[in-house]
Amino acid sequence: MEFLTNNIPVANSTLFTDNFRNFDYEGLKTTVVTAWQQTSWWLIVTVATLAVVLYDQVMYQIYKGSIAGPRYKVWPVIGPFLESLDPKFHEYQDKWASGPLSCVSIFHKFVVIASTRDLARKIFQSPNYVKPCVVDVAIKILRPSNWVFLDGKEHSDYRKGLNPLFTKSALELYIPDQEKIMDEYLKTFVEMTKDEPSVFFPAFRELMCAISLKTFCGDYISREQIKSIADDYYLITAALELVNFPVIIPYTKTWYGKRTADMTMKIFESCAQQAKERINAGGEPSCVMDFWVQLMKQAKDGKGEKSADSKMVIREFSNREISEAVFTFLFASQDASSSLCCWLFQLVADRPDVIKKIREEQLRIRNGDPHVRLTGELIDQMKYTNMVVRETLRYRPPVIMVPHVTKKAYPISENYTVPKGAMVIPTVYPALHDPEVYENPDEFIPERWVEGAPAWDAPKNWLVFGTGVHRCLGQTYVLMTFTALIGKAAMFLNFDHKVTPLSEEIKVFATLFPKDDLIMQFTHRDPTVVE
Ligand code: HEM
Repeated sequence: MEFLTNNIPVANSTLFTDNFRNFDYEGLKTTVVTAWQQTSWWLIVTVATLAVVLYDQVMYQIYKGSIAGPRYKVWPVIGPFLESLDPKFHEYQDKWASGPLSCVSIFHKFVVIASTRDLARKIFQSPNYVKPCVVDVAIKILRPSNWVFLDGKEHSDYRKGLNPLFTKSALELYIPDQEKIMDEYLKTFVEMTKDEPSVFFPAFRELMCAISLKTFCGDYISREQIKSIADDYYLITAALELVNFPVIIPYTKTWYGKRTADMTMKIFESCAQQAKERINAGGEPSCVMDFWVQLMKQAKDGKGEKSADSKMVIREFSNREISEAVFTFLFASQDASSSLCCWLFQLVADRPDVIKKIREEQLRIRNGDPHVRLTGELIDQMKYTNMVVRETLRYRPPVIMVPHVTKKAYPISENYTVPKGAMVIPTVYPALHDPEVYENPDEFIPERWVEGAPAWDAPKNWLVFGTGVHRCLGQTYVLMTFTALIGKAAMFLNFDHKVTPLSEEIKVFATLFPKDDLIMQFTHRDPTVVE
Protein backbone atom coordinates (compact mmCIF):
# COMPACT_ATOMS: atom_id res chain seq x y z
CA MET A 1 0.00 0.00 0.00
CA GLU A 2 2.82 2.36 0.94
CA PHE A 3 4.50 1.53 -2.37
CA LEU A 4 1.48 2.82 -4.22
CA THR A 5 0.80 5.95 -2.21
CA ASN A 6 4.45 7.00 -2.21
CA ASN A 7 4.93 6.56 -5.92
CA ILE A 8 1.85 7.92 -7.63
CA PRO A 9 2.16 11.61 -8.38
CA VAL A 10 -1.36 12.18 -9.60
CA ALA A 11 -0.44 13.98 -12.81
CA ASN A 12 2.69 11.96 -13.67
CA SER A 13 1.57 8.78 -15.37
CA THR A 14 4.99 8.15 -16.98
CA LEU A 15 6.69 7.79 -13.62
CA PHE A 16 3.83 5.50 -12.55
CA THR A 17 4.31 3.14 -15.51
CA ASP A 18 8.13 3.25 -15.16
CA ASN A 19 7.87 2.20 -11.55
CA PHE A 20 5.70 -0.74 -12.52
CA ARG A 21 8.06 -1.68 -15.35
CA ASN A 22 11.10 -1.68 -13.03
CA PHE A 23 9.41 -3.54 -10.23
CA ASP A 24 11.08 -6.80 -9.20
CA TYR A 25 8.20 -9.20 -9.79
CA GLU A 26 10.43 -12.26 -9.61
CA GLY A 27 11.67 -11.19 -6.16
CA LEU A 28 8.13 -10.66 -4.89
CA LYS A 29 7.04 -14.01 -6.28
CA THR A 30 9.94 -15.80 -4.58
CA THR A 31 9.16 -14.07 -1.26
CA VAL A 32 5.47 -15.04 -1.44
CA VAL A 33 6.22 -18.65 -2.45
CA THR A 34 8.84 -19.03 0.31
CA ALA A 35 6.48 -17.52 2.91
CA TRP A 36 3.70 -19.84 1.71
CA GLN A 37 5.99 -22.91 1.89
CA GLN A 38 7.12 -21.99 5.38
CA THR A 39 3.61 -21.43 6.67
CA SER A 40 2.00 -24.48 8.16
CA TRP A 41 -1.56 -25.45 7.27
CA TRP A 42 -2.74 -25.14 10.80
CA LEU A 43 -1.59 -21.53 10.90
CA ILE A 44 -3.48 -20.73 7.70
CA VAL A 45 -6.60 -22.48 8.99
CA THR A 46 -6.34 -20.74 12.37
CA VAL A 47 -5.90 -17.29 10.85
CA ALA A 48 -8.77 -17.87 8.40
CA THR A 49 -11.02 -19.14 11.18
CA LEU A 50 -10.17 -16.19 13.42
CA ALA A 51 -10.86 -13.81 10.53
CA VAL A 52 -14.29 -15.38 9.94
CA VAL A 53 -15.15 -15.33 13.66
CA LEU A 54 -13.97 -11.75 14.03
CA TYR A 55 -15.89 -10.62 10.94
CA ASP A 56 -19.02 -12.37 12.19
CA GLN A 57 -18.73 -10.78 15.66
CA VAL A 58 -18.03 -7.31 14.27
CA MET A 59 -20.93 -7.49 11.83
CA TYR A 60 -23.18 -8.69 14.66
CA GLN A 61 -22.22 -5.66 16.77
CA ILE A 62 -22.81 -3.29 13.85
CA TYR A 63 -26.20 -4.83 12.98
CA LYS A 64 -27.31 -5.09 16.62
CA GLY A 65 -26.85 -1.40 17.32
CA SER A 66 -28.93 -0.35 20.32
CA ILE A 67 -31.54 -3.14 20.36
CA ALA A 68 -31.76 -5.97 22.92
CA GLY A 69 -29.78 -9.14 22.31
CA PRO A 70 -26.68 -11.00 23.52
CA ARG A 71 -23.72 -8.61 23.92
CA TYR A 72 -21.74 -10.88 21.61
CA LYS A 73 -22.23 -14.25 19.95
CA VAL A 74 -21.40 -16.80 22.64
CA TRP A 75 -21.19 -19.58 20.07
CA PRO A 76 -19.09 -18.09 17.28
CA VAL A 77 -20.74 -18.10 13.85
CA ILE A 78 -23.45 -20.68 14.66
CA GLY A 79 -24.98 -18.50 17.41
CA PRO A 80 -27.93 -20.13 19.24
CA PHE A 81 -28.34 -22.68 16.40
CA LEU A 82 -28.43 -25.70 18.72
CA GLU A 83 -31.17 -24.14 20.89
CA SER A 84 -33.18 -23.39 17.74
CA LEU A 85 -33.32 -27.11 16.95
CA ASP A 86 -35.46 -27.64 20.03
CA PRO A 87 -37.19 -24.30 20.67
CA LYS A 88 -38.74 -23.77 24.10
CA PHE A 89 -41.78 -21.57 24.47
CA HIS A 90 -40.46 -19.89 27.63
CA GLU A 91 -37.29 -18.93 25.73
CA TYR A 92 -39.43 -17.12 23.17
CA GLN A 93 -41.26 -15.37 26.00
CA ASP A 94 -37.94 -14.28 27.54
CA LYS A 95 -36.88 -12.91 24.19
CA TRP A 96 -40.11 -10.94 23.74
CA ALA A 97 -39.77 -9.56 27.28
CA SER A 98 -36.18 -8.44 26.61
CA GLY A 99 -37.29 -5.45 24.51
CA PRO A 100 -39.65 -4.24 21.80
CA LEU A 101 -36.93 -5.13 19.31
CA SER A 102 -34.41 -7.86 20.03
CA CYS A 103 -31.99 -9.82 17.90
CA VAL A 104 -30.04 -13.02 17.41
CA SER A 105 -27.63 -14.11 14.73
CA ILE A 106 -27.49 -17.69 13.51
CA PHE A 107 -24.91 -18.72 10.90
CA HIS A 108 -24.36 -15.08 10.10
CA LYS A 109 -28.11 -14.65 9.44
CA PHE A 110 -29.17 -11.62 11.43
CA VAL A 111 -32.66 -11.89 12.89
CA VAL A 112 -34.69 -9.06 14.45
CA ILE A 113 -37.75 -9.92 16.53
CA ALA A 114 -40.48 -7.35 17.14
CA SER A 115 -42.62 -8.05 20.18
CA THR A 116 -44.99 -5.10 20.56
CA ARG A 117 -48.33 -4.90 18.83
CA ASP A 118 -47.47 -1.72 16.95
CA LEU A 119 -44.09 -2.90 15.72
CA ALA A 120 -45.56 -6.24 14.67
CA ARG A 121 -48.34 -4.47 12.73
CA LYS A 122 -45.81 -2.15 11.16
CA ILE A 123 -43.83 -5.09 9.76
CA PHE A 124 -46.95 -6.84 8.44
CA GLN A 125 -47.88 -3.58 6.75
CA SER A 126 -44.54 -2.65 5.18
CA PRO A 127 -44.57 -4.58 1.89
CA ASN A 128 -42.22 -2.00 0.37
CA TYR A 129 -39.50 -3.01 2.79
CA VAL A 130 -40.22 -6.65 3.66
CA LYS A 131 -41.65 -9.81 2.16
CA PRO A 132 -42.59 -13.13 3.81
CA CYS A 133 -39.69 -15.52 3.94
CA VAL A 134 -39.59 -19.31 3.81
CA VAL A 135 -36.78 -21.85 4.12
CA ASP A 136 -34.78 -22.20 0.87
CA VAL A 137 -36.09 -25.65 0.11
CA ALA A 138 -39.72 -24.44 0.19
CA ILE A 139 -39.21 -22.81 -3.20
CA LYS A 140 -38.23 -26.18 -4.66
CA ILE A 141 -41.07 -28.03 -2.97
CA LEU A 142 -43.82 -25.49 -3.69
CA ARG A 143 -42.18 -24.74 -7.09
CA PRO A 144 -40.70 -21.35 -8.07
CA SER A 145 -43.75 -20.62 -10.27
CA ASN A 146 -46.06 -20.72 -7.24
CA TRP A 147 -48.10 -17.57 -6.57
CA VAL A 148 -47.00 -17.38 -2.90
CA PHE A 149 -43.57 -16.24 -4.02
CA LEU A 150 -44.97 -13.26 -5.92
CA ASP A 151 -44.31 -9.85 -4.45
CA GLY A 152 -45.80 -6.36 -4.70
CA LYS A 153 -48.38 -5.67 -7.41
CA GLU A 154 -48.05 -9.13 -8.94
CA HIS A 155 -48.96 -10.66 -5.59
CA SER A 156 -51.90 -8.37 -4.92
CA ASP A 157 -53.29 -8.92 -8.45
CA TYR A 158 -53.12 -12.68 -8.04
CA ARG A 159 -54.54 -12.50 -4.53
CA LYS A 160 -57.55 -10.52 -5.79
CA GLY A 161 -58.41 -13.56 -7.90
CA LEU A 162 -58.25 -15.87 -4.87
CA ASN A 163 -60.15 -13.77 -2.30
CA PRO A 164 -63.61 -14.63 -3.75
CA LEU A 165 -62.96 -18.35 -3.10
CA PHE A 166 -63.03 -17.79 0.66
CA THR A 167 -65.83 -15.29 1.17
CA LYS A 168 -68.69 -16.29 3.43
CA SER A 169 -71.05 -16.96 0.53
CA ALA A 170 -68.48 -19.16 -1.24
CA LEU A 171 -67.71 -21.04 1.98
CA GLU A 172 -71.39 -21.88 2.42
CA LEU A 173 -71.17 -23.98 -0.75
CA TYR A 174 -68.49 -26.17 0.76
CA ILE A 175 -70.30 -26.95 4.04
CA PRO A 176 -72.19 -30.13 3.01
CA ASP A 177 -68.99 -31.89 1.90
CA GLN A 178 -67.17 -30.73 5.03
CA GLU A 179 -69.94 -32.07 7.23
CA LYS A 180 -69.68 -35.53 5.66
CA ILE A 181 -66.00 -35.69 6.65
CA MET A 182 -66.73 -34.40 10.17
CA ASP A 183 -69.38 -37.11 10.71
CA GLU A 184 -67.08 -39.81 9.44
CA TYR A 185 -64.13 -38.81 11.61
CA LEU A 186 -66.15 -38.23 14.80
CA LYS A 187 -67.35 -41.84 14.49
CA THR A 188 -63.77 -43.02 13.90
CA PHE A 189 -62.58 -41.22 17.06
CA VAL A 190 -65.04 -43.25 19.17
CA GLU A 191 -63.98 -46.48 17.45
CA MET A 192 -60.28 -45.61 17.89
CA THR A 193 -60.61 -45.12 21.64
CA LYS A 194 -63.22 -47.73 22.52
CA ASP A 195 -60.73 -49.65 24.71
CA GLU A 196 -58.40 -46.94 25.91
CA PRO A 197 -57.49 -43.27 25.40
CA SER A 198 -55.25 -42.41 22.50
CA VAL A 199 -52.83 -39.66 21.49
CA PHE A 200 -54.85 -37.33 19.27
CA PHE A 201 -52.23 -35.08 17.68
CA PRO A 202 -51.82 -37.37 14.61
CA ALA A 203 -55.55 -38.11 14.37
CA PHE A 204 -56.43 -34.40 14.38
CA ARG A 205 -53.79 -33.74 11.72
CA GLU A 206 -55.45 -36.35 9.56
CA LEU A 207 -58.91 -34.88 10.19
CA MET A 208 -57.68 -31.43 9.23
CA CYS A 209 -56.08 -32.72 6.03
CA ALA A 210 -59.25 -34.60 5.10
CA ILE A 211 -61.53 -31.58 5.71
CA SER A 212 -59.22 -29.33 3.68
CA LEU A 213 -58.93 -31.76 0.77
CA LYS A 214 -62.68 -32.28 0.60
CA THR A 215 -63.25 -28.50 0.75
CA PHE A 216 -60.74 -27.82 -2.00
CA CYS A 217 -61.40 -30.77 -4.32
CA GLY A 218 -64.92 -32.00 -3.46
CA ASP A 219 -65.86 -35.35 -4.99
CA TYR A 220 -63.01 -35.22 -7.52
CA ILE A 221 -60.66 -36.57 -4.88
CA SER A 222 -61.16 -40.18 -3.81
CA ARG A 223 -61.13 -41.57 -0.27
CA GLU A 224 -57.89 -43.43 -1.10
CA GLN A 225 -56.25 -40.25 -2.38
CA ILE A 226 -57.32 -38.33 0.74
CA LYS A 227 -55.94 -41.11 2.93
CA SER A 228 -52.65 -41.30 1.08
CA ILE A 229 -52.10 -37.50 1.15
CA ALA A 230 -53.09 -37.32 4.84
CA ASP A 231 -50.74 -40.21 5.68
CA ASP A 232 -47.79 -38.73 3.80
CA TYR A 233 -48.28 -35.04 4.58
CA TYR A 234 -45.86 -35.25 7.53
CA LEU A 235 -43.09 -35.84 4.94
CA ILE A 236 -43.74 -32.33 3.60
CA THR A 237 -43.67 -30.80 7.10
CA ALA A 238 -40.41 -32.64 7.82
CA ALA A 239 -38.87 -31.46 4.54
CA LEU A 240 -39.66 -27.86 5.46
CA GLU A 241 -38.09 -27.92 8.92
CA LEU A 242 -36.04 -24.85 9.69
CA VAL A 243 -32.83 -26.83 9.50
CA ASN A 244 -32.60 -28.87 6.36
CA PHE A 245 -30.15 -29.35 3.54
CA PRO A 246 -31.11 -26.86 0.79
CA VAL A 247 -30.13 -29.25 -2.04
CA ILE A 248 -32.48 -32.15 -2.70
CA ILE A 249 -30.52 -35.39 -2.46
CA PRO A 250 -32.32 -38.69 -3.23
CA TYR A 251 -33.78 -40.51 -0.21
CA THR A 252 -33.32 -37.56 2.18
CA LYS A 253 -36.19 -35.76 3.98
CA THR A 254 -36.38 -33.06 1.33
CA TRP A 255 -36.51 -35.63 -1.46
CA TYR A 256 -39.41 -37.47 0.17
CA GLY A 257 -41.10 -34.11 0.81
CA LYS A 258 -40.75 -33.01 -2.81
CA ARG A 259 -41.95 -36.39 -4.07
CA THR A 260 -45.06 -36.16 -1.85
CA ALA A 261 -45.73 -32.56 -2.90
CA ASP A 262 -45.40 -33.46 -6.61
CA MET A 263 -47.69 -36.44 -6.18
CA THR A 264 -50.26 -34.27 -4.36
CA MET A 265 -50.14 -31.55 -7.03
CA LYS A 266 -50.60 -34.18 -9.74
CA ILE A 267 -53.80 -35.31 -8.02
CA PHE A 268 -54.93 -31.67 -7.75
CA GLU A 269 -54.25 -31.13 -11.48
CA SER A 270 -56.52 -33.99 -12.38
CA CYS A 271 -59.20 -32.68 -9.95
CA ALA A 272 -58.95 -29.23 -11.61
CA GLN A 273 -59.54 -30.78 -15.04
CA GLN A 274 -62.60 -32.66 -13.74
CA ALA A 275 -63.95 -29.45 -12.15
CA LYS A 276 -63.54 -27.62 -15.47
CA GLU A 277 -65.41 -30.34 -17.34
CA ARG A 278 -68.29 -30.52 -14.86
CA ILE A 279 -68.78 -26.78 -14.30
CA ASN A 280 -68.41 -25.91 -17.99
CA ALA A 281 -71.11 -28.51 -18.66
CA GLY A 282 -73.43 -26.57 -16.34
CA GLY A 283 -72.76 -28.34 -12.99
CA GLU A 284 -73.34 -26.56 -9.65
CA PRO A 285 -70.22 -25.71 -7.59
CA SER A 286 -69.66 -27.53 -4.30
CA CYS A 287 -65.92 -27.12 -3.63
CA VAL A 288 -63.18 -24.48 -4.02
CA MET A 289 -62.08 -25.78 -7.45
CA ASP A 290 -65.66 -25.76 -8.77
CA PHE A 291 -66.21 -22.24 -7.56
CA TRP A 292 -62.93 -21.08 -9.06
CA VAL A 293 -63.86 -22.58 -12.45
CA GLN A 294 -67.29 -20.97 -12.25
CA LEU A 295 -65.70 -17.57 -11.63
CA MET A 296 -63.41 -18.12 -14.64
CA LYS A 297 -66.39 -19.08 -16.78
CA GLN A 298 -68.30 -15.96 -15.68
CA ALA A 299 -65.25 -13.80 -16.45
CA LYS A 300 -64.96 -15.35 -19.92
CA ASP A 301 -68.62 -14.57 -20.52
CA GLY A 302 -67.93 -10.96 -19.43
CA LYS A 303 -70.09 -11.36 -16.32
CA GLY A 304 -67.41 -11.40 -13.63
CA GLU A 305 -66.22 -8.74 -11.20
CA LYS A 306 -64.10 -5.99 -12.76
CA SER A 307 -61.24 -4.06 -11.13
CA ALA A 308 -60.93 -0.25 -11.09
CA ASP A 309 -59.16 -0.32 -14.51
CA SER A 310 -62.10 -2.33 -15.97
CA LYS A 311 -60.09 -5.55 -16.19
CA MET A 312 -61.64 -8.85 -15.10
CA VAL A 313 -60.48 -9.73 -11.56
CA ILE A 314 -60.44 -13.42 -12.52
CA ARG A 315 -58.55 -14.64 -15.58
CA GLU A 316 -58.15 -18.13 -17.02
CA PHE A 317 -55.97 -20.35 -14.77
CA SER A 318 -54.29 -23.54 -16.02
CA ASN A 319 -54.71 -26.85 -14.18
CA ARG A 320 -51.12 -26.58 -13.06
CA GLU A 321 -51.64 -23.10 -11.61
CA ILE A 322 -54.78 -24.25 -9.81
CA SER A 323 -52.97 -27.28 -8.42
CA GLU A 324 -50.06 -25.16 -7.16
CA ALA A 325 -52.38 -22.61 -5.52
CA VAL A 326 -54.53 -25.29 -3.89
CA PHE A 327 -51.37 -26.90 -2.60
CA THR A 328 -50.48 -23.60 -0.88
CA PHE A 329 -53.92 -23.57 0.76
CA LEU A 330 -53.22 -27.03 2.17
CA PHE A 331 -49.71 -26.04 3.16
CA ALA A 332 -50.84 -22.80 4.87
CA SER A 333 -53.69 -24.45 6.70
CA GLN A 334 -52.42 -27.85 7.79
CA ASP A 335 -50.14 -27.06 10.75
CA ALA A 336 -52.09 -24.06 12.03
CA SER A 337 -55.44 -25.85 11.83
CA SER A 338 -54.04 -28.95 13.57
CA SER A 339 -52.76 -26.75 16.38
CA LEU A 340 -56.14 -25.04 16.78
CA CYS A 341 -57.92 -28.40 16.71
CA CYS A 342 -55.77 -29.83 19.54
CA TRP A 343 -56.19 -26.82 21.83
CA LEU A 344 -59.88 -26.47 21.09
CA PHE A 345 -60.71 -30.08 21.99
CA GLN A 346 -58.43 -29.97 25.04
CA LEU A 347 -59.81 -26.71 26.41
CA VAL A 348 -63.43 -27.68 25.84
CA ALA A 349 -62.87 -31.12 27.41
CA ASP A 350 -61.29 -29.49 30.48
CA ARG A 351 -64.18 -27.06 30.99
CA PRO A 352 -67.51 -28.78 31.73
CA ASP A 353 -69.18 -25.34 32.01
CA VAL A 354 -68.05 -24.47 28.46
CA ILE A 355 -69.09 -27.76 26.85
CA LYS A 356 -72.48 -27.51 28.55
CA LYS A 357 -73.05 -24.04 27.09
CA ILE A 358 -72.01 -25.24 23.63
CA ARG A 359 -74.47 -28.16 23.84
CA GLU A 360 -77.27 -25.87 24.99
CA GLU A 361 -76.66 -23.52 22.09
CA GLN A 362 -76.31 -26.26 19.47
CA LEU A 363 -79.62 -27.85 20.44
CA ARG A 364 -81.41 -24.51 20.81
CA ILE A 365 -80.50 -23.25 17.33
CA ARG A 366 -81.62 -26.60 15.85
CA ASN A 367 -84.93 -26.43 17.75
CA GLY A 368 -83.99 -29.55 19.70
CA ASP A 369 -83.20 -31.70 16.66
CA PRO A 370 -79.44 -32.48 16.74
CA HIS A 371 -79.58 -33.98 13.23
CA VAL A 372 -80.35 -30.69 11.47
CA ARG A 373 -77.63 -30.33 8.85
CA LEU A 374 -75.12 -27.48 8.84
CA THR A 375 -75.69 -24.33 6.79
CA GLY A 376 -74.04 -20.92 6.78
CA GLU A 377 -77.12 -19.48 8.47
CA LEU A 378 -77.02 -22.10 11.23
CA ILE A 379 -73.31 -21.48 11.87
CA ASP A 380 -74.07 -17.73 12.11
CA GLN A 381 -76.38 -18.47 15.02
CA MET A 382 -73.66 -20.36 16.96
CA LYS A 383 -72.62 -17.21 18.84
CA TYR A 384 -71.27 -18.85 21.98
CA THR A 385 -69.53 -21.69 20.12
CA ASN A 386 -67.87 -19.10 17.91
CA MET A 387 -66.68 -17.23 21.03
CA VAL A 388 -65.04 -20.43 22.24
CA VAL A 389 -63.15 -20.83 18.95
CA ARG A 390 -62.13 -17.17 18.94
CA GLU A 391 -60.89 -17.35 22.53
CA THR A 392 -58.89 -20.50 21.76
CA LEU A 393 -57.20 -18.64 18.91
CA ARG A 394 -56.37 -15.76 21.25
CA TYR A 395 -55.29 -17.93 24.19
CA ARG A 396 -53.18 -20.31 22.09
CA PRO A 397 -52.52 -18.56 18.76
CA PRO A 398 -51.30 -21.31 16.39
CA VAL A 399 -48.89 -19.06 14.45
CA ILE A 400 -46.88 -16.98 16.91
CA MET A 401 -44.28 -15.55 14.54
CA VAL A 402 -44.26 -14.80 10.81
CA PRO A 403 -40.71 -14.53 9.37
CA HIS A 404 -40.07 -11.81 6.81
CA VAL A 405 -36.92 -10.75 4.99
CA THR A 406 -35.93 -7.14 4.35
CA LYS A 407 -35.68 -6.13 0.68
CA LYS A 408 -33.75 -2.98 1.58
CA ALA A 409 -32.60 -1.24 4.78
CA TYR A 410 -35.77 -0.87 6.85
CA PRO A 411 -36.07 2.05 9.32
CA ILE A 412 -38.41 0.24 11.67
CA SER A 413 -38.19 2.79 14.49
CA GLU A 414 -36.71 6.21 15.10
CA ASN A 415 -33.52 4.69 16.48
CA TYR A 416 -33.12 1.51 14.57
CA THR A 417 -32.83 0.38 10.95
CA VAL A 418 -32.96 -3.31 10.12
CA PRO A 419 -30.20 -4.07 7.61
CA LYS A 420 -31.02 -5.26 4.09
CA GLY A 421 -31.26 -9.05 3.82
CA ALA A 422 -31.93 -9.55 7.54
CA MET A 423 -34.83 -11.59 8.82
CA VAL A 424 -37.43 -9.57 10.68
CA ILE A 425 -40.12 -11.38 12.64
CA PRO A 426 -43.35 -9.87 13.97
CA THR A 427 -44.62 -11.73 17.03
CA VAL A 428 -48.34 -11.88 17.64
CA TYR A 429 -48.49 -13.56 21.06
CA PRO A 430 -47.84 -10.48 23.26
CA ALA A 431 -50.55 -8.45 21.45
CA LEU A 432 -53.03 -11.29 22.05
CA HIS A 433 -52.08 -11.47 25.74
CA ASP A 434 -52.04 -7.75 26.41
CA PRO A 435 -53.58 -7.26 29.88
CA GLU A 436 -54.79 -3.78 28.97
CA VAL A 437 -57.05 -5.25 26.32
CA TYR A 438 -57.73 -8.76 27.64
CA GLU A 439 -58.23 -8.85 31.40
CA ASN A 440 -56.48 -11.89 32.93
CA PRO A 441 -54.96 -12.68 29.54
CA ASP A 442 -53.57 -16.03 30.63
CA GLU A 443 -57.02 -17.38 31.40
CA PHE A 444 -59.33 -18.99 28.88
CA ILE A 445 -62.51 -16.89 29.07
CA PRO A 446 -64.84 -17.27 26.04
CA GLU A 447 -67.20 -14.67 27.57
CA ARG A 448 -64.70 -11.94 26.83
CA TRP A 449 -66.02 -12.14 23.26
CA VAL A 450 -69.68 -11.31 23.98
CA GLU A 451 -70.92 -8.60 21.67
CA GLY A 452 -69.86 -5.14 22.85
CA ALA A 453 -67.15 -6.44 25.26
CA PRO A 454 -63.78 -4.57 25.37
CA ALA A 455 -62.01 -7.31 23.34
CA TRP A 456 -64.00 -6.21 20.29
CA ASP A 457 -62.76 -2.62 20.69
CA ALA A 458 -59.17 -3.68 20.04
CA PRO A 459 -59.12 -5.03 16.47
CA LYS A 460 -55.49 -3.91 16.24
CA ASN A 461 -54.55 -6.59 18.78
CA TRP A 462 -56.25 -9.36 16.80
CA LEU A 463 -53.16 -10.53 14.94
CA VAL A 464 -54.01 -14.26 14.87
CA PHE A 465 -54.23 -14.15 11.06
CA GLY A 466 -51.67 -11.39 10.45
CA THR A 467 -52.68 -8.13 8.78
CA GLY A 468 -51.93 -6.31 5.53
CA VAL A 469 -51.45 -7.62 2.01
CA HIS A 470 -50.54 -11.16 3.09
CA ARG A 471 -53.25 -11.52 5.79
CA CYS A 472 -54.56 -15.05 6.02
CA LEU A 473 -56.79 -16.06 3.13
CA GLY A 474 -58.52 -18.68 5.25
CA GLN A 475 -59.62 -16.70 8.32
CA THR A 476 -63.39 -16.79 7.72
CA TYR A 477 -63.04 -20.44 6.71
CA VAL A 478 -61.27 -21.22 10.00
CA LEU A 479 -63.89 -19.57 12.20
CA MET A 480 -66.82 -21.14 10.33
CA THR A 481 -65.37 -24.65 10.06
CA PHE A 482 -64.17 -24.93 13.65
CA THR A 483 -67.38 -23.49 15.08
CA ALA A 484 -69.32 -26.11 13.14
CA LEU A 485 -66.91 -28.91 14.08
CA ILE A 486 -66.71 -28.33 17.83
CA GLY A 487 -70.48 -27.77 17.95
CA LYS A 488 -71.18 -31.15 16.34
CA ALA A 489 -68.52 -32.95 18.37
CA ALA A 490 -69.87 -31.54 21.66
CA MET A 491 -73.42 -32.66 20.81
CA PHE A 492 -72.60 -36.18 19.71
CA LEU A 493 -69.57 -37.11 21.83
CA ASN A 494 -68.36 -37.17 25.42
CA PHE A 495 -64.82 -35.83 25.63
CA ASP A 496 -62.49 -37.34 28.21
CA HIS A 497 -59.12 -35.60 28.34
CA LYS A 498 -56.39 -37.50 30.19
CA VAL A 499 -54.70 -34.57 31.89
CA THR A 500 -50.94 -35.00 32.33
CA PRO A 501 -48.39 -32.61 33.85
CA LEU A 502 -47.49 -31.66 30.27
CA SER A 503 -51.02 -30.91 29.03
CA GLU A 504 -50.81 -27.19 29.72
CA GLU A 505 -47.18 -26.93 28.65
CA ILE A 506 -46.60 -25.57 25.18
CA LYS A 507 -44.58 -27.44 22.56
CA VAL A 508 -43.37 -25.41 19.59
CA PHE A 509 -43.50 -27.57 16.45
CA ALA A 510 -43.89 -24.97 13.68
CA THR A 511 -47.07 -24.00 15.55
CA LEU A 512 -48.08 -24.51 19.21
CA PHE A 513 -49.26 -27.84 20.64
CA PRO A 514 -49.89 -29.32 24.10
CA LYS A 515 -46.62 -30.96 25.10
CA ASP A 516 -48.21 -34.38 25.74
CA ASP A 517 -49.73 -34.41 22.21
CA LEU A 518 -53.24 -34.54 23.72
CA ILE A 519 -54.51 -37.82 25.08
CA MET A 520 -58.27 -38.22 24.72
CA GLN A 521 -61.04 -40.77 24.74
CA PHE A 522 -64.40 -40.27 23.05
CA THR A 523 -67.70 -42.07 23.61
CA HIS A 524 -71.09 -41.60 21.96
CA ARG A 525 -73.71 -39.69 23.94
CA ASP A 526 -77.40 -38.90 23.58
CA PRO A 527 -77.29 -35.67 21.54
CA THR A 528 -80.79 -34.62 22.55
CA VAL A 529 -79.79 -33.91 26.15
CA VAL A 530 -77.57 -31.12 27.42
CA GLU A 531 -75.98 -32.75 30.51
C1 HEM B 1 -55.99 -21.71 12.57
C2 HEM B 1 -55.71 -21.64 11.33
C3 HEM B 1 -54.87 -20.59 10.65
C4 HEM B 1 -54.08 -19.60 11.17
C5 HEM B 1 -53.85 -19.27 12.64
C6 HEM B 1 -53.48 -18.90 10.06
C7 HEM B 1 -52.61 -17.83 10.19
C8 HEM B 1 -51.99 -17.21 9.13
C9 HEM B 1 -51.03 -16.16 9.26
C10 HEM B 1 -50.54 -15.56 10.57
C11 HEM B 1 -50.63 -15.81 8.01
C12 HEM B 1 -49.60 -14.72 7.64
C13 HEM B 1 -50.37 -13.44 7.46
C14 HEM B 1 -49.56 -12.21 7.17
O1 HEM B 1 -48.40 -12.33 6.74
O2 HEM B 1 -50.08 -11.10 7.38
C15 HEM B 1 -51.37 -16.64 7.07
C16 HEM B 1 -51.24 -16.56 5.69
C17 HEM B 1 -51.95 -17.36 4.84
N1 HEM B 1 -52.93 -18.27 5.15
FE1 HEM B 1 -53.52 -18.80 7.00
N2 HEM B 1 -53.92 -19.46 8.89
C18 HEM B 1 -54.78 -20.49 9.20
C19 HEM B 1 -55.47 -21.29 8.32
C20 HEM B 1 -55.49 -21.12 6.96
C21 HEM B 1 -56.34 -21.84 6.04
C22 HEM B 1 -57.39 -22.86 6.46
C23 HEM B 1 -56.02 -21.42 4.78
C24 HEM B 1 -56.59 -21.81 3.45
C25 HEM B 1 -57.73 -22.22 3.23
C26 HEM B 1 -54.98 -20.43 4.91
C27 HEM B 1 -54.37 -19.79 3.85
C28 HEM B 1 -53.39 -18.83 3.99
C29 HEM B 1 -52.68 -18.26 2.86
C30 HEM B 1 -52.87 -18.65 1.40
C31 HEM B 1 -51.77 -17.34 3.38
C32 HEM B 1 -50.78 -16.48 2.60
C33 HEM B 1 -51.53 -15.28 2.06
C34 HEM B 1 -50.70 -14.38 1.19
O3 HEM B 1 -49.47 -14.49 1.19
O4 HEM B 1 -51.32 -13.55 0.51
N3 HEM B 1 -54.69 -20.27 6.25
N4 HEM B 1 -52.19 -17.48 7.78
